[in-house]
Amino acid sequence: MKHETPPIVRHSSKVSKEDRHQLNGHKSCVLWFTGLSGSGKSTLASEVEHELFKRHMHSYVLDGDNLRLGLNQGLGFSQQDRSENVRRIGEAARLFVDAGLIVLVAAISPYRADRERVRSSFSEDEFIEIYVKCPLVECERRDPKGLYKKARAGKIPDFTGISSIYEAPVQPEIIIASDKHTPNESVRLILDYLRDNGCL
Ligand SMILES: Nc1ncnc2c1ncn2[C@@H]1O[C@H](COP(=O)(O)OS(=O)(=O)O)[C@@H](OP(=O)(O)O)[C@H]1O
Ligand SMILES: Nc1ncnc2c1ncn2[C@@H]1O[C@H](COP(=O)(O)OP(=O)(O)O)[C@@H](O)[C@H]1O
Repeated sequence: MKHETPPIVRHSSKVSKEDRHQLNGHKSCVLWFTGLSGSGKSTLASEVEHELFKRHMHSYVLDGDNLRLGLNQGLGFSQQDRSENVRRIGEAARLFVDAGLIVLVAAISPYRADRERVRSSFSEDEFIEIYVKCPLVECERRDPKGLYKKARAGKIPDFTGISSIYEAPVQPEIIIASDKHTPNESVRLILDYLRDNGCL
């Protein structure tokens, strides 16, 4: 017998996103950091979060590495798994934005189509793509977790930049050249963008 898809009806809340913005005193949005491993996504997301916290703003970092220990446990690094990983991170980010937070996502998210799919689930000014641009050679020199060394030795398959592709954003809202700016300068650039665009 063929089973029908169970009917799901969305419940509405008495508290709107706008109510939450008013309570918090700021809008919610997602800052989506994309870039190679070692480019500086986690470092910058964490520094920006700290600056927002000091300004009494409600924010939270969703880090690819950390989510793979829980929500995304069991997903690998094939194209299919990375797409599912990014889809779930996008869904989680959407919930947090709905809850009134400034969400900082730090995930390689190497495929343009996956990032665009996430973007399309937000309204236009809610999704801020930040391309943390850093040459592979510099990421490899930093190699903070020793992963490039292992990937070069053939111990990690499908490693981004080595044996798996990274598609750079075409029109990101912000580009951070992390080989040219110090982390402090990069944080300032991001905060300036948020201020100039009415998010702060
Ligand atoms: N094969 C391969 N390729 C790239 N990265 C790898 C791989 N295997 C493990 N790692 C570690 O996993 C982190 C990337 O996870 P993400 O969830 O951000 O990846 S993705 O968005 O699904 O592509 C990545 O974190 P970052 O270095 O912070 O980017 C690595 O620590
Ligand atoms: N200008 C810079 N901006 C960001 N990170 C930098 C910079 N210079 C050196 N680093 C170092 O590079 C490493 C980046 O690692 P991480 O933030 O984990 O990157 P990702 O999350 O993209 O893998 C950190 O050890 C950081 O201290």
